[in-house]
Amino acid sequence: MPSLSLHSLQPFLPTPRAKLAIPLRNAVASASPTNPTIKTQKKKKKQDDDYHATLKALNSKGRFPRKSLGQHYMLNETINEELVAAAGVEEGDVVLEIGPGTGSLTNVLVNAGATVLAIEKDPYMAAIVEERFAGTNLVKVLQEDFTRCHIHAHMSSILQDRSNEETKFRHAKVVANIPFNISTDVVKQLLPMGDIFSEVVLLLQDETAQRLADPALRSSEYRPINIFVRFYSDPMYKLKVPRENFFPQPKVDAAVVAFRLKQAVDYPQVSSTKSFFSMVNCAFNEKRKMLRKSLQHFCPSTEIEAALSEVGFPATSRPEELALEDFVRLHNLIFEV
Ligand SMILES: C[S@@+](CC[C@H](N)C(=O)[O-])C[C@H]1O[C@@H](n2cnc3c(N)ncnc32)[C@H](O)[C@@H]1O
Repeated sequence: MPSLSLHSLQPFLPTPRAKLAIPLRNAVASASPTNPTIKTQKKKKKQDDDYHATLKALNSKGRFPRKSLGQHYMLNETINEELVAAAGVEEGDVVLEIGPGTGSLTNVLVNAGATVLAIEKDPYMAAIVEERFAGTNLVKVLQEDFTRCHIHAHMSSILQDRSNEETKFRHAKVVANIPFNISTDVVKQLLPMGDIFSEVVLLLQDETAQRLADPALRSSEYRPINIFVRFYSDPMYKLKVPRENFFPQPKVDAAVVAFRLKQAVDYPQVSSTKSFFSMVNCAFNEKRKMLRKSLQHFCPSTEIEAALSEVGFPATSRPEELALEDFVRLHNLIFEV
């Protein structure tokens, strides 16, 4: 395979002083009032290092980024720092990273004092990141497909070992720049894990991020996944990340979303989450249909109309008109909780 030279890549790459739409908060914050220039220069140097480190790591193995694995590498350390800050990572935290790539985000996590479990599907990238952190016992790399691995079991055993050492159980966090094509899988798998994770911070496609964090009722974007996200977490859109910050450049912008996971006691009260989500999915199956029709195989339409009226909705309501709380009440009336 031909090698990927820095020179050959140069025309496709943004300049190291990446075109940020977000303010360089960290650079400004770290500048000292007495000598702001030196600190800012230091930060710029760090950014350049990260930019070159990413390219050097790819080049060293003659690797071309693989589209099928969503390999768009982060070139801007400030954004990695924003991800880590959004999760409030601090000394002693255990962090799950999905898709470490060359390890640029991993490095920021380790610098923040975290122990990292990194799951990487691409064996070449897993080797690169393993090699990069070989000198520390703070990073464990598993070469696996995240969508197929038993993450709850892996994390529980790590957390159990640690809570033996420390007296108090501390939740782990997730911080990751994930491939866009597994976003829904990742969200569905992680958000119900409030027993082991407190924060899930993801770099997602901007459109997905907006849809998950700020869904508008009565819009075509409003779907069962929005009910799911609100059931298990409090999501927050943090910042937009323009496409120029990645190599290779994707066709779309990205954004950071922080999901604060709820504990089981804080989930909306439903008799069975299985029947709740099956009702929600059924309601959206044929979105244009009125609920009294789409939910008919759960109970007669007259009962659905009566339940809707009790929740404060007309008999002709459609699923996109109901928020999470409304679906919960409707479910509990239909299933007589
Ligand atoms: C968008 S890149 C991010 C790389 C790195 N974190 C960064 O910020 O530069 C996504 C990474 O996820 C890896 N990946 C793709 N699909 C995966 C999967 N199903 N499970 C685990 N890792 C995966 C890719 O090989 C790639 O390294």
